[in-house]
Amino acid sequence: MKITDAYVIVTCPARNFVTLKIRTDEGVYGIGDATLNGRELAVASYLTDHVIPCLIGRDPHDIEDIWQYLYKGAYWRRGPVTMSAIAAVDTALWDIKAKVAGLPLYQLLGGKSRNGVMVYAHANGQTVDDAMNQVQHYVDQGYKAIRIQAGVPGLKGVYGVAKGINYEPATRGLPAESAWSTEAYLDFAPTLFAAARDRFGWDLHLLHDVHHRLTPIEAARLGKALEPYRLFWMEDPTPAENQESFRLIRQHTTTPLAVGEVFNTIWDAKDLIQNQLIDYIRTTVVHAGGITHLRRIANLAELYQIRTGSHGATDLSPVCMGAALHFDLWVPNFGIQERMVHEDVTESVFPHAYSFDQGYMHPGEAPGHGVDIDEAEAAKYPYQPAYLPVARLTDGTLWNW
Ligand SMILES: O=C(O)[C@@H](O)[C@@H](O)[C@H](O)[C@H](O)CO
Ligand SMILES: [Mg+2]
Repeated sequence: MKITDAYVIVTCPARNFVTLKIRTDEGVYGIGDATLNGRELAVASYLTDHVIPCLIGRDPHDIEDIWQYLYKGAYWRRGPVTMSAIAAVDTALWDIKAKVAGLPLYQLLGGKSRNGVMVYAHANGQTVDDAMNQVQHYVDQGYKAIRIQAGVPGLKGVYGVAKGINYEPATRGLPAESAWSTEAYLDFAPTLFAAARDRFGWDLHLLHDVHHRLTPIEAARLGKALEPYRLFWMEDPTPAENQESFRLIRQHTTTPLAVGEVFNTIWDAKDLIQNQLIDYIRTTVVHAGGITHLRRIANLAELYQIRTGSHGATDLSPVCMGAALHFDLWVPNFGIQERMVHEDVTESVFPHAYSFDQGYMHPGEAPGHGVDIDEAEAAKYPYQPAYLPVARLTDGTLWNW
């Protein structure tokens, strides 16, 4: 079997997505997500100009060799652009291999380890009441786990609070700027979860995303303050380039820690995992080198009783969600899967086999990862420049968003 051609499809239904399609001499094709929010065209170019020429003529079944070739052969290793490009190739090749075998991808990984994939929804609101009403909305849909984010009194436009129905952090044009006050946030956040436990009781898993905005000791303080509300996890409490900094959080609180959606290789998480400084690893298919590398990360995490909790925001395409659900159904140390519902227009571009029922998802039984791209639909939505926001402290200091 030979790769005959491959090309990148950039489309913007509701938001930008980058998709790689690899075609073979036996008529079977595979697709992979290559979307990197705010840097989409960098990955599209990396694929088109530097990767695709190296793929033509190769056997698509040689997934590991192609992965090693693209990782080591680049010389300049790691990084979100490189690893998203490699991820897209890897995902497309696993799609091809499973289609040729006539099996859903999870069967090739080792079969199912559970009946369904527990997912968590995003509830948010400008006020506590607005957020609680959204929690109720998702409880009514049968979710067992819900992330809660809310506006911080005195601040405008903080992370995680949607302007419309669905939260989309990237805005058209150049990056928006939002103000941040750690003091206001630390005083407010525990009240949000006190309200949630008061209204919804204790059977519901509650999650929260700090989104990199605290220093380690501030994160330790928040972790302690949230302990009475028994969170499923506190996510991205502090920027994780310095993995050692999590030791300072760990020694002060039993609130479970989740990190890794911005990680792109095992090296970003190795020390966190080996020192058990986290409880969930958030790496996902599209940004961490695809199924092949994500499996390595999960296998290392399993040795230290750390579970997966893959990123699944709507700026990851349905192709990533489909592949992730196959991974989630198989991976022995599964924790939870993030699920934000894509807009209907996005779903029209990416028909898929996966489904949701009462808080759980299933990838479906279609051969491959079960997601396709309707290229005619995709062509209706040309790329629209959009960027993630930046945050500044109230004195103007550029801060972590
Ligand atoms: O946990 C999450 O879903 C967030 O961290 C994301 O919304 C993140 O801000 C976006 O994926 C960035 O593009
Ligand atoms: Mg996050």
